[in-house]
Amino acid sequence: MGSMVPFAKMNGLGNDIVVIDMRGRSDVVTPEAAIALASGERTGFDQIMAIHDIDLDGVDYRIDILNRDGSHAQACGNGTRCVVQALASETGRKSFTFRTLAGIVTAEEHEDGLISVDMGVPEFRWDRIPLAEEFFDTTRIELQVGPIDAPVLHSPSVMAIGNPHAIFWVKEDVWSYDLERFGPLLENHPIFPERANISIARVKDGQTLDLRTWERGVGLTRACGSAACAAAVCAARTDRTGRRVTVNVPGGPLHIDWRANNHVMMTGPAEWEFSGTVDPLTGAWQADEVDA
Ligand SMILES: N[C@H](CCC[C@H](N)C(=O)O)C(=O)O
Repeated sequence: MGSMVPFAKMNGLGNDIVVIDMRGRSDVVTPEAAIALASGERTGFDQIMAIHDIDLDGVDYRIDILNRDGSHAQACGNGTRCVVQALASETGRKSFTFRTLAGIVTAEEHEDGLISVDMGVPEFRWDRIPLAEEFFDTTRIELQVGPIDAPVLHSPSVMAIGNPHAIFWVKEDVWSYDLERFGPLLENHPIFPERANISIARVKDGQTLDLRTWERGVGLTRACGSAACAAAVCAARTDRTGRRVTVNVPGGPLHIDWRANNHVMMTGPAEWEFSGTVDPLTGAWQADEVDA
């Protein structure tokens, strides 16, 4: 274990995040390391956010995002808030610009400790989400699970906000649907050539949604920031709500604002749990002494 780097176990509304500091190095966190860390009791995570140096004007860092299964994600809203909190406490700075696979992301910590992330602009075109078949109208596509004449979930709204998302609108309590059973089928459905994050959403009122998400490459999570953005945007796009909504995910509320300039702002908390060092090649790790 000659090559340890610092990490922090954090969470964003219960979305389990491991922030790994890869600055000053040219190697990467391997999928094998991710899978090993994911199976650990204290290091079990939904996403790894690996902070890398970048040589690009106006951009502070590149963030490499890995899911539990070692696959890469384009964006992670909750993880981005964790990265901002970690960097803000290190540097005293309040705002940061990152590059991810989804493009340039800016984020800012407020006086009250909450953090806003500009998640970019939504993508509704079928071939950009992507879907495997042409759908002109992505506000509701043909897709269902359950009995053919009485589907349990059907006609999701689909879009990408970096990541691909499908939002199934439901009438009953979001906890009354067996997302653990339907999630894997829908995540891997052939209509989604790059798989997709699968959510069920219930409109409470014109400013409030309840949401549960089965994340691509992860499974059920307590929060998914990009899914909250996708649900809010799709709700506004289909006149179910206004453009500023509170999205209640299992871990708590996220505030989403689909601004007039088409950018989606997500605001919520981040929480530090413990720190340690990890080998980015193998995932072997140890907690810092103070936590041991
Ligand atoms: N938890 C993340 C999203 C993870 C998406 C990832 N599961 C994928 O698209 O592969 C969030 O807060 O935005």
